[in-house]
Amino acid sequence: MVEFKNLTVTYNQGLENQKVALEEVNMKILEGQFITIVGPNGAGKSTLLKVILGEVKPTEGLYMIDGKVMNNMKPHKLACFIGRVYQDPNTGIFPALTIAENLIIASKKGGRSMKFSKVKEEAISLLANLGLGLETRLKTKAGELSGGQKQSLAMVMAILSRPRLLLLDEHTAALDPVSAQKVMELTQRINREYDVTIVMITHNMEFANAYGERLLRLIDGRVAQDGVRDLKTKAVAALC
Ligand SMILES: Nc1ncnc2c1ncn2[C@@H]1O[C@H](COP(=O)(O)OP(=O)(O)OP(=O)(O)O)[C@@H](O)[C@H]1O
Repeated sequence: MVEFKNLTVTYNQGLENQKVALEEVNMKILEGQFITIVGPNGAGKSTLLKVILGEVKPTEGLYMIDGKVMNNMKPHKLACFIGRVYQDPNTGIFPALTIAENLIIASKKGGRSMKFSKVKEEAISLLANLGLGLETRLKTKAGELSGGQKQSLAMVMAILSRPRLLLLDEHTAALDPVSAQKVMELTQRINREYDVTIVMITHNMEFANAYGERLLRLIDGRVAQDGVRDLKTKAVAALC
């Protein structure tokens, strides 16, 4: 689906404060994969997600989707097939609106124009199936939910528009350990049961070792490890 060929991103190119954030990254994100990205601060993890979102343009190399070059594609054109959830539980939701209103807004993303009754039906069945207990609280203001519930709602909102790709940038980092664990279980279910391809950045090595079928380690903008996981032994076998 997504492919990078010799992708290099240099911020402030030609200036004194020039910084190479990604250097000759080659990888393919396959349909349905759950990829975990790890690496120290400044390794280039968020930059990689920003390239996928079209927010940062490659300086060299290619960013492709389904074989088509996306190097200069505008973010709003890419947004229709990408969902995202970030670290702060308040950025993925509209806290002043009810859960129902949040879901309606989310369902319109990607140009979908569903009727209110249809949105409600689909969202309720999605929420009920995920077992979060939010389906009975549709009139509750999203801002009144706990951090873990807000992130869970943000994830449901992100998949309601049926994105092909879900980008998660440290989406459990602001949560307590119990909520973080629940959100990780939800993440796995979304990948497996709703067949959404997931790219997740985490600094939590426990989660990095337990979740995702592929582990990508970035160091200084380069791919230091790219391996597929044996789901039984959790061992990661090198792809490159
Ligand atoms: N807009 C920018 N302008 C200049 N340099 C930037 C910009 N954004 C990121 N950088 C630099 O690029 C490098 C990679 O940053 P990036 O945010 O991608 O790393 P990261 O792996 O996500 O780090 P962290 O784990 O701390 O979030 C860092 O050295 C950072 O300072």
